[in-house]
Amino acid sequence: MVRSAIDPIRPGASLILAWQIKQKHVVIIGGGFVAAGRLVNVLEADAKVTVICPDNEELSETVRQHLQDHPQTTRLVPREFQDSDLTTPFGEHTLTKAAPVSQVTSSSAFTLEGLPTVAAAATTISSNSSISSGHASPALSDASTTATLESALSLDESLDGSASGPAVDMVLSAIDDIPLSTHIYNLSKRLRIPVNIADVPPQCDFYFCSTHRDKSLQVAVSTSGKGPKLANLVRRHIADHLPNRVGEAIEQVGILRAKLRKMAPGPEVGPKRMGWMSRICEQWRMEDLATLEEKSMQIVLSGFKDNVVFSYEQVQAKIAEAESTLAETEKIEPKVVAAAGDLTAEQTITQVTPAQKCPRLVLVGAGPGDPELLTLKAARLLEEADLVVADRLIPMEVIDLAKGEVRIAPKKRTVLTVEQKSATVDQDTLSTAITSDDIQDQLNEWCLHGLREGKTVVRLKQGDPFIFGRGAEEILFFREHGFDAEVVPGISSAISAPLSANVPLTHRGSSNQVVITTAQVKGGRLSDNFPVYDAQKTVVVLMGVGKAKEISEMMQTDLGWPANVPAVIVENAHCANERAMDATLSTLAQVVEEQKAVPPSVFVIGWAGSVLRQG
Ligand SMILES: C[C@@]1(CC(=O)O)c2cc3[nH]c(cc4nc(cc5[nH]c(cc(n2)[C@H]1CCC(=O)O)[C@@](C)(CC(=O)O)[C@@H]5CCC(=O)O)C(CC(=O)O)=C4CCC(=O)O)c(CCC(=O)O)c3CC(=O)O
Ligand SMILES: NC(=O)C1=CN([C@@H]2O[C@H](COP(=O)(O)OP(=O)(O)OC[C@H]3O[C@@H](n4cnc5c(N)ncnc54)[C@H](O)[C@@H]3O)[C@@H](O)[C@H]2O)C=CC1
Repeated sequence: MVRSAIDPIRPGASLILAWQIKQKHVVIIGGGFVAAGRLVNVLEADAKVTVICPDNEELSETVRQHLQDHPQTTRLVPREFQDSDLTTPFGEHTLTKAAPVSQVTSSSAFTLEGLPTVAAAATTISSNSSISSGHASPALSDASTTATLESALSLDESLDGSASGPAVDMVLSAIDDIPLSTHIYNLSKRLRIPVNIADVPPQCDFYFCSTHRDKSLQVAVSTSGKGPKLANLVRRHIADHLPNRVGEAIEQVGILRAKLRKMAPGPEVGPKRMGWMSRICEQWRMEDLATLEEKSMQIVLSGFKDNVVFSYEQVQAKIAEAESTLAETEKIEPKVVAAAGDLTAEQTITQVTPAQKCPRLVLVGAGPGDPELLTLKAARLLEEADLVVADRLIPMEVIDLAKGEVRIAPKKRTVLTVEQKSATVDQDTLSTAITSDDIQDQLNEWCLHGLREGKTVVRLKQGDPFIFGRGAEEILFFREHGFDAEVVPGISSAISAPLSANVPLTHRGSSNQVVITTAQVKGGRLSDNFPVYDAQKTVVVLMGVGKAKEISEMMQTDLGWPANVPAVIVENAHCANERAMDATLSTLAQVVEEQKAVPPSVFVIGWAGSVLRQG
């Protein structure tokens, strides 16, 4: 016989289920630390709970508090356990004073409170029952136990088939009395009520798990009784490694599923419904699912008809589109001064994009300039983009990867129309001074324009968007205009230029700290936050060429840096025309001048400069 390759059965596990105890009646016996934990567990699962426990100093404050806070769903029966507690429905204990312990003997009948629905059975029980107190437990006789169980069972049978169901759905014993625990266990078994006796695994129909909860997410860890503390540790470990906002994501997915089922209820669409739902869960990040709300859900659901799963970005873009259509009054002015390639400004603007296209904006780090140092994602996005808006200093080899329209930042203080293939513009006719803020405005405007046409726009930035790249500023700007941006990292020249010049930014014994700073702050002034001298510090200075003299003087005079500390100038790092020039802090300005160093250049100042470059 041919056996199919199925997973072998590995016996010895527990069956882990998610018990729906909502509105069901749980009886907890005991009121100490363990009972408090059980009470929280079952209350969170929306059960109705009767706690049987003398109201004395052994009743924990936690239990007391929860009982007080949940008057509708909890009852305290302030006395020791009696057998009838397992046959009394929720809320039907008449809280008569329990018989004094001394009177409760194996032969005395106990007061059976409640049970109006099973009055006949109750009568039988009250005449036959004998065991009521944990303190009587050492005296438990076989005969009395049997009598009790029989009566209980007859009661149980009388309940069987009744519309109201069993009086008690779960028994949790958390008392420090082993014989009584055993009795409670046996009684529960005869009544066919699932039971857990704390600390006595053989007397548990089920064990409690170590659980982590985040809204509707519950992670349960079981070791099947082998290592409860280890279960606790594993649970913490798992909780520490869960995705961000997973609980919220589950809540929102729950709402989305309900809407979907309402929209497409039939069983015949079941497979499509499930497949579509699964794809959303797989394709969206948890934190994006967590942001789903009415508007975005409607957009997501609109894809179901054609079995389309919109991406988070597409949904954001559609919302933005809808909002900008609403705010149509402020008509977009096609104020494009420079167009890329052979396109004229007019051609660029009138390009029609299909109405259903979703705008997408990605800030892409172009790295130091070598196309081989782009991330694969950056290269792919350059190819896919409808519009690439690039910084001016990005080399053509990188720009050339773009298949769509390209717009390049205008040059500072010259003219707006700097475009790589037609750089021979009459400078005199267009001699308006342009600041870096003007340039930024222009770049932003180009991007917005593309987005409003539904394009995939790549904002290509030198280095890394978030290291002196003004990337976050741009994201905030676009957010204000209703577009969320994705960011793709690039290799910052702060990291790559020293490497290319053979200066290890950290090196045991020479450098254990790196300070990356720009030489200039707003307005072109010299930055005043260079670090004081520390022999283990390497300072990477961006945009320093025009400030070499000031940097050198300030670091020596004000910050105590020695004159002879190496200062390496790396120009056009990672490009074909890269130059690395050696100086010391005192000769920095002189070398910059003699060698005619030009931007983009990076200075690397510190003893790390002498590790690999000497000799
Ligand atoms: C069989 C089970 C029956 C049940 O109670 O359901 C049971 C039995 C016993 N526990 C004992 C001891 C400890 N129990 C804990 C803690 C927890 N115990 C829980 C469940 C279970 N405990 C069930 C099995 C679950 C499983 O294995 O997966 C947790 C998960 C859930 C909960 O109780 O809510 C909760 C962690 C909650 C959290 O994550 O925080 C700690 C640690 C601590 O308190 O920090 C210790 C001391 C250290 C240690 O022993 O590991 C002993 C005495 C052993 C002895 O005398 O030596 C017995 C009896 C025996 O083993 O015979
Ligand atoms: N499974 C587990 O994780 C753990 C289990 N345990 C065990 O759980 C049991 C309870 O532990 P704690 O809550 O710390 O105990 P505790 O001693 O603090 O509390 C016992 C509680 O039971 C009540 N009680 C005693 N006899 C009673 C009766 N006949 N009827 C009603 N209530 C009665 C007491 O008034 C008290 O409130 C113990 O047997 C303990 O060994 C303890 C720690 C961990």
